[in-house]
Amino acid sequence: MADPQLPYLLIDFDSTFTQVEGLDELADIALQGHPDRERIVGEIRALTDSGMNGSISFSESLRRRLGLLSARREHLPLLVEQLKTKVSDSIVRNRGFFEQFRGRVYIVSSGFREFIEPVVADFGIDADHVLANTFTYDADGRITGFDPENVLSQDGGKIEQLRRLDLQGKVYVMGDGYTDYQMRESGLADRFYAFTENVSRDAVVARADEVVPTFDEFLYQNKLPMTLSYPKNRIRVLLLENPDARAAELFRAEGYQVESVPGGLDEDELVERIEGVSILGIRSKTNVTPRVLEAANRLIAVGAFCIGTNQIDLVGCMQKGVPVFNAPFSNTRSVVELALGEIIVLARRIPEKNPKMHQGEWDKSAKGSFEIRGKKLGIVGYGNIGSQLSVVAEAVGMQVYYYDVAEKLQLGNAVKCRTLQELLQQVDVVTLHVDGRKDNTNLIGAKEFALMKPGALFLNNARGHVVDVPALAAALRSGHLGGAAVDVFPHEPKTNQEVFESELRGLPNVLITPHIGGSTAEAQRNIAEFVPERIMSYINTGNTQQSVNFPNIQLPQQQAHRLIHIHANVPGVLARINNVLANRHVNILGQYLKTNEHIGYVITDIDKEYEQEVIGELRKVEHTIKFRVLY
Ligand SMILES: NC(=O)C1=CN([C@@H]2O[C@H](COP(=O)(O)OP(=O)(O)OC[C@H]3O[C@@H](n4cnc5c(N)ncnc54)[C@H](O)[C@@H]3O)[C@@H](O)[C@H]2O)C=CC1
Ligand SMILES: O=C(O)CCC(=O)C(=O)O
Repeated sequence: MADPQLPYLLIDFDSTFTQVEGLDELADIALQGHPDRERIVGEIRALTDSGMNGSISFSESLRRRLGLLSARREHLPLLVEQLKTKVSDSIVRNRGFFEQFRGRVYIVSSGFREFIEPVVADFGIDADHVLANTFTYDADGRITGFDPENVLSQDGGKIEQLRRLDLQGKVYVMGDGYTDYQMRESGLADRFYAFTENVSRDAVVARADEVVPTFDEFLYQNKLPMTLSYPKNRIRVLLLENPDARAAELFRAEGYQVESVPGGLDEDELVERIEGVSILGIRSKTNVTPRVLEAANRLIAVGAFCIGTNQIDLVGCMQKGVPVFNAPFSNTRSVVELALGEIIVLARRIPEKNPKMHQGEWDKSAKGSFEIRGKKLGIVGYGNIGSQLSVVAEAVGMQVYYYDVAEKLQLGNAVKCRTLQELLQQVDVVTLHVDGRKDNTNLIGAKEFALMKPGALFLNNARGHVVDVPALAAALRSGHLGGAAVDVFPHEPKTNQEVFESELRGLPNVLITPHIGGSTAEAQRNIAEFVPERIMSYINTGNTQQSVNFPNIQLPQQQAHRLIHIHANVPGVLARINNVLANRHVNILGQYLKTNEHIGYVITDIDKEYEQEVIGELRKVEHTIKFRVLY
């Protein structure tokens, strides 16, 4: 039964119902093997476009295209098969809508009935709701043109067709072409929706009542039943600090709107930009502070396109129901390789020799240079990076010592130190691979440098605030340390245009790099795939696996409707959710709950049959932070 609330909906076929233009595709099939195929198909496409954006009359465009086509009756079944695979994604997704509202939907097209009818029949649309042209053929089955009696073959044909339909009630038109808009212009239709999923024409978009990038958006705006809980085109992604282009590509392919800012943003700038943003993507420079979170009115998830997440108020995100995802191992190897390279480079005093050579100074000497073979490497922080460096360093003959605040599996012949002091006192090279937690601020200062052996080398590829930089500069200037490599700094420029200031500039045997430990093609590509995949999986299924601040739930395939409920972790919330469901006789197919000290995350899969009121009642459950439904 048609819903009386639904206006009549007239949908264009070519480039709206399907992703492509039927006649262009037909030309492609008919001209297989023709030496001039590409040129002719190109000409046909150009004529289609001119007709669609209104720059030549529709009838002229049609006549000239058919003249170029050389198609035959037997090409049509092939065309139909092809078009069935090219129905617009959001139309396919909402097949149920067409089946439910078939009586209110008309396909009004200047294309041809011969290929439209079988394609839309799969969506429950009957032949008498298809209004389109028909071909004419010669005795050999060659397509010679179109039936000139059909109003749709004439200029203004869609308007006349709509008049003849004489529909009583509201009429909405959705299409990509000028002739679709003309039905609205004539006053016979109440609204025109420019459909831009496949093609966006400026002249058409400019005149539309609404621009809908997908059919989901049309359904959402009109409060009609839809397959997705929320149109993906409404999900706005803000990417800062230049993650690999693959990230934007993946988000766009999912249908999200993506905006990129090449550098980092400071707090004020981010507060201004965050409104309306659903997914925020950052790297190490952008701080997601309580003020930023307060301004974030639509935030669904944060992606850290890096390992460290100390720049993000993780608890604040959690309390707002926002999971944070990072890429915990995508750049691990890159940092390890950099650290190993730095140890060798410092041990050979290359930071001093290289600039001299560039100035024409030949300083051949072995003074202060040594092999790393047999030397003692002290790794502070034996996590993913530290432990992988341990393996690689042993492979080149170093003796590894490590210190970690947590109990860690000892790899190879590495020697565990019970205290930081014990490690610092005995090794030739100290390398930091701790995380950036606040407590690690100034973990290494004057006292720790003094404990290190004279001539020891020091590396910081972890976080800038972990080291007291003036104390490091003093230890280098005094000659107590033999050299240092530093990739991370307490104050880093937000963009490549800002000047880098540090006490370490100009010191001998000091290698300073602009936070590039993870900046390799491999790492950046891996990160740009890993983080969007995690975020999209969360949005599409509720899966929080590998989130750094949310209870991790890896979910089975969704069985029916899925209710996703994030609440403050206080007693009784699950019971209240289940009370609502029980009172409304909703059948639970599966339920998954995990909590941490701040929040509870409960996923409930329920039968498709339930009253809409259930959703309203669940939203009102006390202590709810966020609630959404996945269909
Ligand atoms: N320079 C760069 O471009 C990059 C820097 N990083 C930094 O490297 C850090 C480490 O990365 P992963 O190894 O993947 O992290 P991880 O979390 O696997 O390892 C960190 C280890 O440090 C230990 N730790 C923390 N505080 C400590 C302390 N005070 N003393 C001793 N051990 C301590 C932890 O228990 C943990 O085992 C990241 O958090 C990030 O800050 C990561 C990637 C690139
Ligand atoms: O590449 C970046 O911007 C940050 C790398 C980093 O420090 C990390 O992954 O934690």
